Amino acid sequence: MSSYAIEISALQKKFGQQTVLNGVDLKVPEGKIVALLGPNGAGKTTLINILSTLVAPDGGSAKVAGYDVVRDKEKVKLSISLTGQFAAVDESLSSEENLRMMGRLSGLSRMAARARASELLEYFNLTEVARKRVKTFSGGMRRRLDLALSLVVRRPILFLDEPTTGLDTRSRRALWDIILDLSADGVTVFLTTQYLEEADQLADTIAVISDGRIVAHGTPVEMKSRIGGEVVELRNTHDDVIREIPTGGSIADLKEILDGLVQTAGEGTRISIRRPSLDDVFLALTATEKEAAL
Ligand SMILES: Nc1ncnc2c1ncn2[C@@H]1O[C@H](COP(=O)(O)OP(=O)(O)OP(=O)(O)O)[C@@H](O)[C@H]1O
Repeated sequence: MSSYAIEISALQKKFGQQTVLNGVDLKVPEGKIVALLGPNGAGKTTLINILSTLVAPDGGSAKVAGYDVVRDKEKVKLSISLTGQFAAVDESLSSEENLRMMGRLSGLSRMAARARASELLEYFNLTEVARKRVKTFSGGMRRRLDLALSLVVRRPILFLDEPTTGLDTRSRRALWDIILDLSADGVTVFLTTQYLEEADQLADTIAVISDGRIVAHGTPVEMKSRIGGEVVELRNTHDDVIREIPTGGSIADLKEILDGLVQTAGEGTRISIRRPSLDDVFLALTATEKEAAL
């Protein structure tokens, strides 16, 4: 038995003429949280759909919980939870009823289903509206219920596609805590996110997808150190950042930048020097694609 929960090798996917995945390689150890980052349309959802057997790849291979996503589809499905995809919400029922029903359908006893439902309602701050029909829910409440439904039964691997998009700060933090608890219990979490801060806080490793490939994979600290040096930040008189210049970090590098700025920087421009952030790494790694699009 391999110690990787997810093993992706040379994975390919085309939609018509468009190559979306062009040789994706990635390994995720059991019990770890990996965050997949990439520009819009980079293929994040397509990759999750392939790993969860909803979409067939055109080439390469992917194993989830040791099972091949093409040959052992059913075994893969029994090893994973997926947000909002397998969970069909009945709008005419309350969130509590939906959660209990999901528990019963997944093989929990009546009592266990009830206990799990109230635990999840509490987790996602839905207890007060537990008896209201889902039809009347706001977008954020609906999203929290979708997430709760995907967690009724604990499976070894959890896929979350942009789980915190549209959540308020409190719900986002609550979900982070849940994800960290699950990971501490040995659940492997594969999530996509648009929020670099989320990846930084939560993920053991971050994978960046660009031009159909994984262009970098490492811990948040490793990713930040890839960019090396420091960033020179220029602010105008309103304290808005007007330019960020990556440097190698040496005195000679800084002198060269400052010499250039003496000529060009506007009146009142202030400078500071900071460590690179995940944003800088992301922008540097995906720059070619962005520039090509301009
Ligand atoms: N079923 C499909 N048929 C045709 N094209 C598709 C299909 N699914 C996805 N695509 C295309 O594949 C590309 C990647 O889409 P995908 O949704 O995987 O990207 P993403 O990284 O999740 O993007 P976002 O961050 O915007 O959600 C897009 O150009 C999309 O239009």
